[in-house]
Amino acid sequence: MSNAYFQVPMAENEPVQGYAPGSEEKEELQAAIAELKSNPIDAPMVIGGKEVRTGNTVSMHPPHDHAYNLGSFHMGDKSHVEAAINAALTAKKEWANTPWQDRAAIFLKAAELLAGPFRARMNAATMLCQSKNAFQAEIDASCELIDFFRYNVQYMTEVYAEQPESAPGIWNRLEYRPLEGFIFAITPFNFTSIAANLCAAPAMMGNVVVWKPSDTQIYSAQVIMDLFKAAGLPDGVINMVYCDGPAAGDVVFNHPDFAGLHFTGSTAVFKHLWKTIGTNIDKYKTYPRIVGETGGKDFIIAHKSANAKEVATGISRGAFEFQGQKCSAASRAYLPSNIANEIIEQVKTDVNSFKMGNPEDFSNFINAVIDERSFDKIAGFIDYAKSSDDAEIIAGGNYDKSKGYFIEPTVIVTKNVKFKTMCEEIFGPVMTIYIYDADKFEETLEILDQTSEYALTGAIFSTCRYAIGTATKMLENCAGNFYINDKPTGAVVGQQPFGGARGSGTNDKAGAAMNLLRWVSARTIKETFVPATNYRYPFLG
Ligand SMILES: NC(=O)c1ccc[n+]([C@@H]2O[C@H](COP(=O)([O-])OP(=O)(O)OC[C@H]3O[C@@H](n4cnc5c(N)ncnc54)[C@H](O)[C@@H]3O)[C@@H](O)[C@H]2O)c1
Ligand SMILES: N[C@@H](CCC=O)C(=O)O
Repeated sequence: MSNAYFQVPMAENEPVQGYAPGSEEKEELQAAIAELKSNPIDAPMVIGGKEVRTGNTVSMHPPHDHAYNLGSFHMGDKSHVEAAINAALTAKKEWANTPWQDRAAIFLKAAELLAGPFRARMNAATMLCQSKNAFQAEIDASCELIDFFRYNVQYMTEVYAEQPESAPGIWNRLEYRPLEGFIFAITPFNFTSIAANLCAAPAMMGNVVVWKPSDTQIYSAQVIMDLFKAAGLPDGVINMVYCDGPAAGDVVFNHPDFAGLHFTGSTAVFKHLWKTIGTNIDKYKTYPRIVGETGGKDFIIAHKSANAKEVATGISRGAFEFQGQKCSAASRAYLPSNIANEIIEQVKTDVNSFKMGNPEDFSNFINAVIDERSFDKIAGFIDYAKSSDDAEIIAGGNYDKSKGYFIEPTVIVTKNVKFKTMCEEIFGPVMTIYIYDADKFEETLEILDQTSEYALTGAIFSTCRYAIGTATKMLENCAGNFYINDKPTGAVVGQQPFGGARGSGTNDKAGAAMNLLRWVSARTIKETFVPATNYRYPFLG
């Protein structure tokens, strides 16, 4: 036990490495890819620190080369979810009583390991598993995750420092204990950092976790578990199971010790889980915390005063980086008639210059989408546009899954402001543009506000301060992350806390103190130094 107030190192964003030709980091990354490819893995679940293999194996393949075998994972069932809950509850007593500075040290160590010896392997696994190019892997699997660890440690101390006032003669205190029970983390395929953070944030606050990653992210999830172990996270604090989602849910959501859900994924799945928890509410010891970040239909609107080149670049990067598989990816744009053609011509030039292919070739800007299900769904949207009189495809529009799940970045121009692809989340490299009468800016903002169930990210491009002010006010419910003269993607931990409202989630802002607050239960303690010895009020005499 230490009698001191510790100050944690001031968090700073991890610098993004460039991977330029001939750079040391590029050579390390290529060596890590080669090393991973020469050693197909046999991925176990991790329950109570033990590797669990069932023999029921599922093979894993890079999305850009589905004939290539990366290894396989061992599929579990309900019994493994039960075992993971038991392991978590067993680990809980000691972990919940571990001093905060020891918990902080583990996650700060994880950050340093990832910035150093784990970096190339984590990026390489993310490139092979999720078909990210080197830059996209670097900003996700390394930088964003390092930032999550470092900033959350700092935010944790800020949460604990928040204390009430005390009147003379008494001392009021707030203590922030972990939730009573275990946390269930359900994570998406698209960000390695999000998967790790959904487990790490509650664990940092003293909770124990059962983690179910997406099947298509298991290859990089293995490296996350190795990182936690190397950082010294005790066995049982985070338990990773591979199990069919509904089967896992059936065990977890019927368990009396279920204390919280930390979810990122689609809106439909989250709503289903919320309903299940609501139905089972009488079964739990405590009201479960429900935190979910979900889908988006993210927009760019340009005002007639905007700079066309800036808007075009916002579209090209905002819509197509990582094949549009970011919850924040721009997928609808409202362009004013006076500069629409100029913007569209620039976007077409950009898109036609994109190189698409295997991320191991560092000159490829576009890679594959995650799996066949996703490929077919995105192709369905493109086919719908092809067959519609309301829409014209002006760039891309082709797709091919013979070797990998490749979809050309596709730009649709529609005459129907409520066209299907202006309203529904596609989660792929498809951008739909609507050209509005440049003098109907406010009317268009109103339509934009009413077009989608989501409110995740959005951007206004304008050189007119009044137009920026109008859009910022009129669109205040449309986006949890709003950008002025920038693409609506690429939020950085510590700089743009991330999360959306409406159908996009509970807006608890990943990588912020307000998210950490969801994983603690506060107890107020009042201590009176000299207790009263007489019940009478003064006026009673
Ligand atoms: N708002 C954000 O911060 C954010 C970030 C990343 C991704 N997303 C969203 O995630 C989605 C893409 O990710 P995805 O395809 O992995 O999402 P998904 O909803 O298909 O899957 C997410 C997770 O839920 C699990 N799951 C599915 N059905 C389940 C059930 N009935 N019970 C329990 N678990 C179940 C999946 O196996 C996976 O682990 C998009 O909608 C995207 O917008 C949002
Ligand atoms: N930090 C990311 C979150 C993306 C979610 O899929 C971004 O803003 O691009």
